[in-house]
Amino acid sequence: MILRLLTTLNYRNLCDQDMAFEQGIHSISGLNGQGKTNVLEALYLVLTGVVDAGRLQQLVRFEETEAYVRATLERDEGQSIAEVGIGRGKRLMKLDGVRVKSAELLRGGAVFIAPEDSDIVFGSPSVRRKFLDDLLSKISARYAQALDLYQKNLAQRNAALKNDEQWALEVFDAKLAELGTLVMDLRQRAIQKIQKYASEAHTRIGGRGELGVTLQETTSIEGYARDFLLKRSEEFARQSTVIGPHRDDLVLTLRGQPASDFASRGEARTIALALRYAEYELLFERYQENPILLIDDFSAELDPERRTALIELARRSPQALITGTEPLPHAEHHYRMQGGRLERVQ
Ligand SMILES: Nc1ncnc2c1ncn2[C@@H]1O[C@H](COP(=O)(O)OP(=O)(O)OP(=O)(O)O)[C@@H](O)[C@H]1O
Repeated sequence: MILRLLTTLNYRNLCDQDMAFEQGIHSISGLNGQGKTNVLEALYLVLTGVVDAGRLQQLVRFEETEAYVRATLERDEGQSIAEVGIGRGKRLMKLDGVRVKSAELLRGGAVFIAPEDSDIVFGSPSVRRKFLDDLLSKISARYAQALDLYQKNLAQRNAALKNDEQWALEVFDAKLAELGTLVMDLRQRAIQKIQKYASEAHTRIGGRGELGVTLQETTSIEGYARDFLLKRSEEFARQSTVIGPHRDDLVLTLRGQPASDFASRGEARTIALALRYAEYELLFERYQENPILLIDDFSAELDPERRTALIELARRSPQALITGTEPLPHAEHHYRMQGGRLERVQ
């Protein structure tokens, strides 16, 4: 998939404009606060529909009420147009003129890489679970549905624990164990591929030492029902469900040690890049279409050796948009962002 044209209206600080792109690596450079991230974010939104619901209205330019983004894409089967309209905290998505729900979007359309990805390494288990859940929800509608139902059932079970409704637990236990088992099973299958792709990419970006990616689970598929019974009194005391995929962690190790405790900032960024590359490969495997690669603030925390390796890896994708305060050497196309206007540099 290749992005040919990106059009925005009233989107954050971006000037209303048509931005043309080609194959290859695009360098988008500019001073701080000019709108570089906003371009990548607008494209990611129109392709994948992914945005925190609470942040939607922030995307509309100050003093306006509605915003609009359109991407004109070249795909194997011909031209495709993805559109998103935002207003009153809601969004309306269209693909080739037809209104679509988020499950029908180009979920494998783009991979977004940002310096904040280091939070996957240093942040709480919930950040790592989010990485895993977002990725698996993109590649499996079954996973997205099971996770959604699991979370709804979990909230009901926690309410029953809080209200001391012992009688309700048996119903919730069975349902939660069934959904939790499905989520765990799909995670276990995906983790092997993530480990393989991430450790390969880690070596290629110049990461030193073996990267380990495993799941730390609070129960097992076989022992789920038994563990619910064993934890009964603890759960009533805490008034919440203490076992299940909502408490599991994605454990990252570097040279056999927990990366969250021992990795340097640069090493953490390299690990996060490797995980994003695993995401890229899994999306490609699932949709048989190359995602567009969006790399924000390219040079953050990377030494020159790793930057060169990252560029080499970016060439895996037919199209990459990469931002930074300085122009990126070796990029095929150069753009400058100033005051929300993107201009091509010859
Ligand atoms: N809804 C909005 N309306 C108008 N301007 C906005 C809106 N939301 C954010 N902005 C502004 O957009 C500007 C550009 O932000 P962006 O994050 O894209 O900059 P950047 O070029 O990536 O900068 P940096 O190099 O610092 O990361 C910021 O000054 C921000 O205040």
